[in-house]
Amino acid sequence: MAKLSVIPWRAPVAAGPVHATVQLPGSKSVTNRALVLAALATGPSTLSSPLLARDSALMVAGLRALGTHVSTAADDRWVVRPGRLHAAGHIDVGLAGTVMRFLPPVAGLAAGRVAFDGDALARRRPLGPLVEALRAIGVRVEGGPDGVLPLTVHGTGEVHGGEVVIDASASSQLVSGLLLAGARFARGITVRHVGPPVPAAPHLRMTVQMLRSAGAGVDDATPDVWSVAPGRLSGRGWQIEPDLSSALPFFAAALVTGGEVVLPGWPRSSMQPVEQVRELLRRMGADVRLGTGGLTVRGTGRVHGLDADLAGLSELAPVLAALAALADSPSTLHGIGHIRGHETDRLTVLARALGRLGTGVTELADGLRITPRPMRGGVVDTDRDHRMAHAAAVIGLAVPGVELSDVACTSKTLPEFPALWSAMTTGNR
Ligand SMILES: O=C(O)C1=C[C@@H](OP(=O)(O)O)[C@@H](O)[C@H](O)C1
Ligand SMILES: C=C(OP(=O)(O)O)C(=O)O
Repeated sequence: MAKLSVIPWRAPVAAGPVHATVQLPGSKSVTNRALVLAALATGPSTLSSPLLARDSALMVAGLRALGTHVSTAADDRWVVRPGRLHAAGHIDVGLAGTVMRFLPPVAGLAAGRVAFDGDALARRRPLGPLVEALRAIGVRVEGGPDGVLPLTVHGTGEVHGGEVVIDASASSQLVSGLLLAGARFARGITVRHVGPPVPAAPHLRMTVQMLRSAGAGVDDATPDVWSVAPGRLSGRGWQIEPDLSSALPFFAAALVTGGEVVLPGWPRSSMQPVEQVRELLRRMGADVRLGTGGLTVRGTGRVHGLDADLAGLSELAPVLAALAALADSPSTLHGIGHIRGHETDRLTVLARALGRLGTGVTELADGLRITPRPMRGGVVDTDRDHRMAHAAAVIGLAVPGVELSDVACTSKTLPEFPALWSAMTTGNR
């Protein structure tokens, strides 16, 4: 496992309203789905404007280990040539939920043995329902006794498939992983969820939409049941749209400072939950417009608190919590108990960090109640979580003396974060 560097960082304070156009890299979720679908297709595919970050690099390395040829020679256009799937050795999932949940089903389709492991923190992320589902459809999986990494998949080159019943309340990725590989299973796959609600519905819609774009027959008409028919997936060109979750801290900067941030290259029809994000930002006091120039967010410098169920938008919770701490009224963010199983226990780590900086915070079983109070500087322990780093940077715009224990963790999805953030705050764009 590669040793990851730690880089402490002092968050810049905004001297005035920020005015920035921010060119963001491709969506992690779209890039990693496109890579998996391309590897399982019958012909070559291209990815235009893919994400260049740790999570996508790990997905590329994992697919190569399974026999796929991926050329990343040109940063803005990757070429994927599917090969006969065969497994050899080890796949490092890092801390990437998409890699740890999307690749074990693909490994079942590869002849041979492959061991999966990742960062120490990845060993705490839920995987058990996926392991049980794979076993139920005939894949031999060793390990994962407590429902976590490490584990070994013994693929035979084919997977029987069929119907599985799982509790996917811990992560939507448990369902997405099975569906993405499902068209290649002899009987396809039907996933039936039983349990508390599955989070991140927009990510499940993205999975279904991208499978259909690759030619798969998908039935998602019944709530909590998804079926993918057995069949061939086509190679195709994937245009990767900018990452909405990486955009959020920049949009938050417009709100906090009363400035304007433009994200160019935003498609009219997006696979990410733009409408829901627009609505949340509007409730917090922003003006959000989608036009030919891109997605533009304007703020007044006043942020309003809100009561919001974030189950569908859970990866946005850290930055929204930071905004809530700077708001003019209290907030309750709920529906996000499962983010305790994200890169870190985000509810506990957020409560601890915001509390240390002076905010009134109550940790709920499924969220946070935040009562804004005057804040002071201090060190925020990011606990290796990229979105904790984003959240601390947002607070640092308004509160002098905020230091991040580590900013290198942003390389998971946005290695350019420190440079883009500094350029935004100094007006060097
Ligand atoms: O499928 C995906 O690309 C993702 C699904 C969500 O996971 P959970 O359902 O585990 O929250 C989201 O939080 C994650 O950042 C990306
Ligand atoms: C939860 C996240 O990531 P992952 O894809 O590793 O689950 C995230 O990016 O906020």
